[in-house]
Amino acid sequence: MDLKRLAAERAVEYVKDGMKVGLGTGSTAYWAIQRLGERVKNEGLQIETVATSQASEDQARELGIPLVPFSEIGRLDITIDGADEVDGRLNLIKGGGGALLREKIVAMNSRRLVIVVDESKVVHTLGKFPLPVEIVPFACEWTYHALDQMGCHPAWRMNGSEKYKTDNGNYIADCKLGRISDAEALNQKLNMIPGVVDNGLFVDMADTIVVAHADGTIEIKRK
Ligand SMILES: O=C(CO)[C@H](O)[C@H](O)COP(=O)(O)O
Repeated sequence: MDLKRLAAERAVEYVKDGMKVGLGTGSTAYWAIQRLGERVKNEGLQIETVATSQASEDQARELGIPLVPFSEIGRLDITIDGADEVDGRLNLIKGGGGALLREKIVAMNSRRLVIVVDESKVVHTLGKFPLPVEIVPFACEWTYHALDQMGCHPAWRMNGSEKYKTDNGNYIADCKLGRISDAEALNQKLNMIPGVVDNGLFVDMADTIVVAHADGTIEIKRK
């Protein structure tokens, strides 16, 4: 079985009747949303949800999963999302799918953040995966230059010949850092740059990591 699917379906077991649920983004979160859709349809699972991207919102709507406006839902019980890297302290790099800002906002407003990954995402030290930094279009070259000056080795994420645009209308610079020795310090430093909206470091945010291993076993890591 697809390891992403295995991890995602296991995490959906944490969702109970009456919960308010944040829907993640990406090819692993996709399977969590699919499974939630099945449970809503087959078990009559009663949930209210918000999505972290237009793609996940469209998927949920198609499956008949109840979506509620952010202004009405209040604090979430649980969010299930993927990640690009997870370290031993459960810190994350996210944003490979470009939804880092919405994902961070939704995660911050969830009692519990459950991350679903296959074992290839588990690392000793974050940073091999290029760190996405979301940047407002205004004077974006200056913001990019500031990242370059910091030694972040940025590269614009592209969509063909155009800069990739997030659901928020912003750009992403993927930073090839190699090794992030202090994720918390870097997170703060990056977000201090005017023009940076946020970055893909999720420090001390995940409560549970569901890891699917190649032999089909599931490992649950908790804070
Ligand atoms: O952060 C994300 C999207 O912004 C994704 O959760 C992350 O990129 C993992 O993606 P996938 O499950 O497709 O490997």
